[in-house]
Amino acid sequence: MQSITIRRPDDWHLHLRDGAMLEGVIGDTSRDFARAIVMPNLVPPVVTVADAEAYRGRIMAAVPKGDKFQPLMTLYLTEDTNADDIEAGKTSGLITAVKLYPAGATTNSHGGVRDIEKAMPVLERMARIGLPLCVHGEVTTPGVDIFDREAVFIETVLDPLRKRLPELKVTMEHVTTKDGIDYIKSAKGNLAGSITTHHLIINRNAILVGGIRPHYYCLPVAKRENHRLALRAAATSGDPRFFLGTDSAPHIDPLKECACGCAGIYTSINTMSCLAHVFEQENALDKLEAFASLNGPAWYGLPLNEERITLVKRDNPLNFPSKVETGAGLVTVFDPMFPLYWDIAR
Ligand SMILES: NC(=O)N[C@@H](CC(=O)O)C(=O)O
Ligand SMILES: [Zn+2]
Ligand SMILES: [Zn+2]
Repeated sequence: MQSITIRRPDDWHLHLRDGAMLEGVIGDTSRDFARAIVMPNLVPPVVTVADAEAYRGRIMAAVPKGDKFQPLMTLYLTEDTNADDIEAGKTSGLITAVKLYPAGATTNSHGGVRDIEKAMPVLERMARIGLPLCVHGEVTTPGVDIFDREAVFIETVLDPLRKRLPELKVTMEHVTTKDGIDYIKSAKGNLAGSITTHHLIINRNAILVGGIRPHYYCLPVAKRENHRLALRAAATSGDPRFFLGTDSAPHIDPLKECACGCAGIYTSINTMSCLAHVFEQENALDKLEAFASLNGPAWYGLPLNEERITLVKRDNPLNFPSKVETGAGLVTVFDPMFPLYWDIAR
């Protein structure tokens, strides 16, 4: 029987939502992950340290009894964010990162940043105090093709920003292109990237071939096959600049299966099984721990988890539910389109 024991993993990019949805999904993360960077794109967004403190309380209250889970809180950067407030959040240990959503780029991002100039004083403060900036790296310019949004963001927003503020620590979240991977590799320090489970598995055909498949639609949208291969090579390389951020983003089925469906794929429940499968396919099971459990804490300057988990390859495929029930409604689970055999021994 094949098995592998690794330090307990963390998820460096996660959407937990709020209320009944939070209560319905939190257990799928806290079962398998010790910590997660929790995205602030609620309605209304988490913009102040007080908001983050209250949200953290609601998350902790929803964690199933017996699970040990630590949410790492983020703030949603706006053009009005107060530099003293975020500094206080970092000093108290509550805030792990600040999140930049270009306005209109993704779910609940209309309150994001339109003019990066307006955010410069806060970004300068972050560079000074060593608070990382997490970015949804896509431009929203109407003339730019949606498949090119990430590459154009790197060229027109991220690279100029990093040249202006070389001390600012930036996480390029959910990297989806070879351009993103190459940019991170070529950068001299202060830049790392998270990679999702689903972008290692699907290319854009999953969304469009044989009919339109809303449960494979997320942002940044999956790209061509050569990009998926670049992501797989980076994730399985052991390079410390790449780590797991599932971007598990639950939306109830009626909001996915409609004329204008929401972006987001729900992977919390089967991520570790999917990843073990991918890493085995790439002959890189020995690099899974680096990707899921070592590189992220090293980048964020946090201790490694001491607990271990063991993944076991079963003889028969696992039975993950195709949907999870939440008090908010049904949420479809990511279907990797291959059977999953790797199971977390409990
Ligand atoms: N990834 C997604 O497709 N959706 C995320 C937002 C995001 O991470 O961009 C969501 O909040 O639903
Ligand atoms: Zn995003
Ligand atoms: Zn996200």
